[in-house]
Amino acid sequence: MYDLIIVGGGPAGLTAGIYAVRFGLNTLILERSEISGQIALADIVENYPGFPSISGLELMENYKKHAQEVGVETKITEVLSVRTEGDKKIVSTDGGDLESKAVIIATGANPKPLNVPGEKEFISKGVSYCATCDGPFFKNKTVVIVGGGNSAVTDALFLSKIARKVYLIHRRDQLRAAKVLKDRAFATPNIEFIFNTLVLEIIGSSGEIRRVEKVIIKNLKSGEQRELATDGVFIYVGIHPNTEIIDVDKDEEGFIKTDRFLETSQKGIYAAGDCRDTPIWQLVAAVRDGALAATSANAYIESLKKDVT
Ligand SMILES: Cc1cc2nc3c(=O)[nH]c(=O)nc-3n(C[C@H](O)[C@H](O)[C@H](O)COP(=O)(O)OP(=O)(O)OC[C@H]3O[C@@H](n4cnc5c(N)ncnc54)[C@H](O)[C@@H]3O)c2cc1C
Repeated sequence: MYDLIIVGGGPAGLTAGIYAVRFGLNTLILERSEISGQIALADIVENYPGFPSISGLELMENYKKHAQEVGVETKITEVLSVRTEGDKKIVSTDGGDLESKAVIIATGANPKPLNVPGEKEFISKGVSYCATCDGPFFKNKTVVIVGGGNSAVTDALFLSKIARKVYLIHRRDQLRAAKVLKDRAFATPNIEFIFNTLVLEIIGSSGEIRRVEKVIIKNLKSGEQRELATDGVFIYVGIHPNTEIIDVDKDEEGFIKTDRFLETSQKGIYAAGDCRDTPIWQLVAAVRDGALAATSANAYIESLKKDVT
């Protein structure tokens, strides 16, 4: 039996693994695709302390190397469910069941795509799901934000301080965001609102250096279609946490609820990173969570020993 199984090999899971091994825990990380997490998709990261500018891939290679050097065991397999049986945790995978004393869920969350032509093609080449990550690349440029909720409006305000012009495109006739955010956005001169409108396609250059150049939009009331020139497209149509594998308390969107030690509603099961109800989906928050969840799991495993004596 493992002391600790960590589900997810992104920044939260790898940090938890490094801490757990240093606590002397027999630890296994299970990852369904590649040990790296979604930051590997980022062209450049500029907000991770100690690295003024580093590619997402290189940063993840560093994490991976560090985890390997301290002796974290990893396995590529999909976790199907996690449950408690007495003092044991049963982690069911596509290769069979595994047992551990504690589990950390670090499965991340994925932005919901717009599902329009050009979106996938131009990710990190003008298409982004995170203004705090990629906004500074659009200094004095024009950007489009798609969405009408709190995230869309918060990031429109953030981008309005960097970009020359921000278009906020929403399919409804009014924003869903909180009043205080809406009031601020309406009072910001370089934010222009385009309501009742869908983005149909994202179009960019086709040369060696590919960049977004424009979007095709459609007014749902008039049916009119037109092109809008832009350097970037920030998409905020929702975020989906990968939390179906566990039956614990979650918020209405499926993010796992935890206490301040990151324990879920099942004792000995912790959640870290983007999959929990965190207000910030960023690397620094994920690695902080990984460290805290491993520390809490270690204290829980220690308490099991005391219960036996
Ligand atoms: C394009 C892009 C650019 C970004 N740029 C920045 C930036 O500049 N700065 C910044 O701070 N943040 C940035 N972010 C956000 C950052 O990547 C995330 O906040 C961070 O990766 C969250 O880490 P995590 O470990 O919680 O989740 P993830 O990185 O999502 O890792 C979760 C892992 O769990 C695995 N997994 C999920 N379900 C299962 C399962 N059932 N079984 C096994 N494995 C499973 C997934 O495959 C994944 O590898 C960016 C994100 C993207 C997409």
